[in-house]
Amino acid sequence: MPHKSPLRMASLSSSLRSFSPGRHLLLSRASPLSSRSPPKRLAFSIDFGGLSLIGTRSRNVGSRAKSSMAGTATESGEKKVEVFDTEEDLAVSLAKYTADLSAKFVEKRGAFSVVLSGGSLIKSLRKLVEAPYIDSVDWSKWHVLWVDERVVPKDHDDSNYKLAYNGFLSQVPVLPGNVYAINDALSAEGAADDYETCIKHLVKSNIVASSESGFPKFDLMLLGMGPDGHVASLFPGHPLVHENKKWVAFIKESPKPPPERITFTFPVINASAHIALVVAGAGKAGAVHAALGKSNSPGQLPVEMVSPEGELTWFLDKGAASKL
Ligand SMILES: O=C(O)[C@H](O)[C@@H](O)[C@H](O)[C@H](O)COP(=O)(O)O
Repeated sequence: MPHKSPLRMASLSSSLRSFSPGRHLLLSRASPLSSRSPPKRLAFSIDFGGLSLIGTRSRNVGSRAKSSMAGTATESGEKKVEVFDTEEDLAVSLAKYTADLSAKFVEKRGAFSVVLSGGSLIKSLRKLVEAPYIDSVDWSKWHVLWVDERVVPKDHDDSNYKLAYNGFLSQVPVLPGNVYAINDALSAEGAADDYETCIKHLVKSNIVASSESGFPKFDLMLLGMGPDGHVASLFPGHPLVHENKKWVAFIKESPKPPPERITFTFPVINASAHIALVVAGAGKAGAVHAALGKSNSPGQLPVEMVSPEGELTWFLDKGAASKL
């Protein structure tokens, strides 16, 4: 047992209370997904300087996005942008991407550390609970954390834990003891410190890898993005975007309700081996354009600071990519 703090036990008991092992079996039998054709993408694929764009839209759009994105490629890792005709296609591809990384890390290090966001991301993970992944993924090796969490009880409608539990975790055989929720009995400050301690235990026991910079190196971070370009609970113009020592910080005046949250900091986000930035809907096209297109004022949005040591893959639907 890597971590026996009240945090881990709280998450364990709360997960056990509502964990229903029969449910995922039912889903795996009912699913027609195994015979489904692959998502419509790869109509074109362009690589240059470590940055590639893969999409279903016209070659013109691809080329335009390609050239305007040249300035955003980082030295630190590979960056890819995938554009899907529909959010359904995006979800199919995201499931395969996640399952492939799970297999790779389980083989490589016997564990797969996955970090979730709240919001619409959870819905985009829905294909993972169906065939073939419900049976082919080694769920027992998954270790699940949150990039940010609202400081509310776990059964509150604002809880990212509750959202992920209902929409994803309750339908896959992840071990309840490998789901690391925040301690909701603490203040925002206390919960952030406690979560950081939890992660330190996971690094010490090699469940989470460590980067050369000394920050935890999660295998996969699944990030959503708000229409204002925020990621995790790192909001435009907030000083927390510059936090470079803490692993987990707290915020008490989040512009997006509820106000009290804990959040991973950018050094932790950017130490990741893989980041998927999952963005759907035309309402986010402006922020996507600011991050990937030609921006008059680059570097203003938190999402522009996502630059992992490893690979960054954008999963966009047509609406989100409409301004590229
Ligand atoms: O707790 C949160 O608020 C989320 O973790 C947050 O960071 C989310 O990922 C974005 O706000 C996007 O949310 P949507 O995808 O719902 O727009």
